[in-house]
Amino acid sequence: MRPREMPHPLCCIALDCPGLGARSRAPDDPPPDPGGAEGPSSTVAVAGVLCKWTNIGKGWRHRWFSLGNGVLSYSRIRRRDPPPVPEGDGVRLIGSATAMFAPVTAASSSRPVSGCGCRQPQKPVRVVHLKISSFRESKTDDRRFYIVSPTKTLHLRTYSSIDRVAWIQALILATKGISINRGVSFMQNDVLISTEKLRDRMQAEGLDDTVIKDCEQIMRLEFAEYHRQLKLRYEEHLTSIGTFHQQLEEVDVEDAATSEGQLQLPKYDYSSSGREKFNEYSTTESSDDVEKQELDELSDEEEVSFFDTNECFGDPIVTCAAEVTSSNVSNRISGFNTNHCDTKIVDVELQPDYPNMLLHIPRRKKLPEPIEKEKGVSLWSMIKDNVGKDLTRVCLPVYFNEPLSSLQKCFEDLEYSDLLDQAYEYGKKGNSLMRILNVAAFAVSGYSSCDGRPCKPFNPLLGETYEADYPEKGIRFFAEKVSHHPMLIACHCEGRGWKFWGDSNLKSKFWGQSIQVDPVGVLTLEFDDGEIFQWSKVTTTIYNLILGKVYCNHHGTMNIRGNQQYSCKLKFKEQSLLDRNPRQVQGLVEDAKGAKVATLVGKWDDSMSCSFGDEVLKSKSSFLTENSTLLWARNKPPPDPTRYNLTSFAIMLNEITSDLKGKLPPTDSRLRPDQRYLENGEYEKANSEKLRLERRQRMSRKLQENGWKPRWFRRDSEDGTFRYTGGYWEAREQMKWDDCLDIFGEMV
Ligand SMILES: CC(C)CCC[C@@H](C)[C@H]1CC[C@H]2[C@@H]3CC=C4C[C@@H](O)CC[C@]4(C)[C@H]3CC[C@]12C
Repeated sequence: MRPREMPHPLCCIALDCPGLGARSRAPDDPPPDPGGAEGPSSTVAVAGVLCKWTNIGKGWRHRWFSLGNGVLSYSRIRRRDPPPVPEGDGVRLIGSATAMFAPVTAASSSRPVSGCGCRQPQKPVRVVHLKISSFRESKTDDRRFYIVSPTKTLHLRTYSSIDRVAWIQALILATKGISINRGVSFMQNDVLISTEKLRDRMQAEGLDDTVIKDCEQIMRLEFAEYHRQLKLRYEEHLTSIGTFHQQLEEVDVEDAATSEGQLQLPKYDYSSSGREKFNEYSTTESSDDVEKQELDELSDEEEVSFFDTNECFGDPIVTCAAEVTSSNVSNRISGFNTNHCDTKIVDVELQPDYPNMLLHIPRRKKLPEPIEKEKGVSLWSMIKDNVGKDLTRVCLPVYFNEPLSSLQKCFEDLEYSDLLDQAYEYGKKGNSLMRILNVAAFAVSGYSSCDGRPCKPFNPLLGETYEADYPEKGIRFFAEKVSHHPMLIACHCEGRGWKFWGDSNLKSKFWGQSIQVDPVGVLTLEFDDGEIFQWSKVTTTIYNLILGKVYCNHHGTMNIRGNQQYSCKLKFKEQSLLDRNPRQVQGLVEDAKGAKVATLVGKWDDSMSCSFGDEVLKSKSSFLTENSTLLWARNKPPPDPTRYNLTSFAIMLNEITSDLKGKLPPTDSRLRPDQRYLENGEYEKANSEKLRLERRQRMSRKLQENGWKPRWFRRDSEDGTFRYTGGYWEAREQMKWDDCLDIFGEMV
């Protein structure tokens, strides 16, 4: 399927939905198990007739339901056609009424039918993916129950209360089957161990048969215990990362509690408590409320969208955004934590003597107190009605934003710019190895600010700019949104002895519950002595996007290519369920001949260390040794954490400091009204301004088509990247902004 360009409302991301319709595999889905962990025979296969509420006009109607492979499908019943029965060795038919319709001779309650082949399902067959559904019994009618999927609630009735129990059990089993079978085949109880070799050996020793049997039994018990432990770990892990089912419950509760106008900030559960259940099944108070409220709404004609979220976001896309830089100098060294007490700190005498270091601009340490009471809204409640539709048309309210634009977020990558200052100094003193190691640590450090940030940055308007002048860090950063379709941000930063620039285009794939972002574009770092390093960012996956606590992980290989002696390969580990050491980054520095000269190890949200010489050969590169050298450690979190979980550095970025007042161009992100309102906690105003600016933004494509050109960047004719054309800081000196459009003002 060819990617379609489309802006993504969740940020400036365009979505590339791979292979939808063909039910392509999500990245967090395990690969298909050829051995059949998900094959028909490994899942519960159940079928039968149930009454389904259609609408007031038609009331309850018989439908043929079949359950297999974690999917419940149903279709109308025509007596002349036999109903579809799931494929499998043993299909269990539930319900006395089933006998009237079933293709087999007698189908008494819960009677197994063996060897049923799968007939062509009748059309239309609707499908409910149980992994994203929950089940409830009616409290007032012992034959009724509900299947609540993200798109609809199915109201069902069995012929007897016993049948209801059978159906609910089957549904729960099917759901658990999915959770446990998916990709982790060792979780199945059919794992066998053979004691044959042990027995042969003991027999060869002439041991007594009872002793042999005892030994075999001991071995089996030990293995069972091992298996149990493994399963526990796996479940713990699932528990901690949260599952759809638990989250659905949370959302249901939230939905019930959130009536219009009573909005609250998105609630992300930061604790792992209460996540023990894999699927939810309840007889809550709300069940019958749901019933009353929804019975009237449901109509068979309407029920067109029983999709898994994976399938909902139709066409693939491409989008863009950019990334880069930032600063914050001092507590790098003081901020390392006790995990690293064995490690040495790189010598820090290398502080160059810059006059600007004495310049001190007072910067804020916290965000302003919100004017209005915090508001909140569950993302799910915003988009649930749009599942199955084009999510890109859904405009999210401001509650899901943090008060920073993507341009400002780019600057966050430069929080640890002092690593580049050190790299410069090392190189100047002839230590090229320490130079590349510091560059590598810098490339990783930029990711640390993503940790625990649940909100999306504002998508800048075409022509929006952001400047950051940090004389105390010796850096000046500037960024501009240079294209809207595709979304592109270009940036340029100058520091003590180095320049850093790049543009980036985010290619995204939406998988329903997660988004995978692949930044396309090259970042370049050039030292004043001519040494150049280039790299590209790795893939970022944002999980629990729709339900639960949003978090990201970065994975893939980053190649830092140098034009001189060394180059470095950094591997950002893929997240896996049983991983005890997530977020790990491992690296290797090679010289021009390919010899390994140093290794790096650490975590993108914490610190990076390196080892040299013998240590490189000794260590398996994933462990710190006593001779490791600490290169970078993340700064401490702010004393007053913000609602958006911003770092101390990020807190400063949207401030209009005294030296900036009246000097900024009308395009600067700090002047964007909705973002300012959000920062001040004026949510209603923020929302209406956001809507106004989004309307305005829709004209950008036209603007671009009509030959709009970025003001401060031009595409390099050689490599196609956007390069700063210069002149911004000079214009700022004179406050010469005549040719800058009033992009945040009213349209004329
Ligand atoms: C509102 C809810 C639903 C979604 C919140 C999504 C947030 C967490 C997402 C939206 C856009 C994302 C950013 C998009 C692009 C990049 C560039 C990449 O190189 C590092 C990660 C980074 C910086 C992402 C971090 C996570 C991010 C900020």
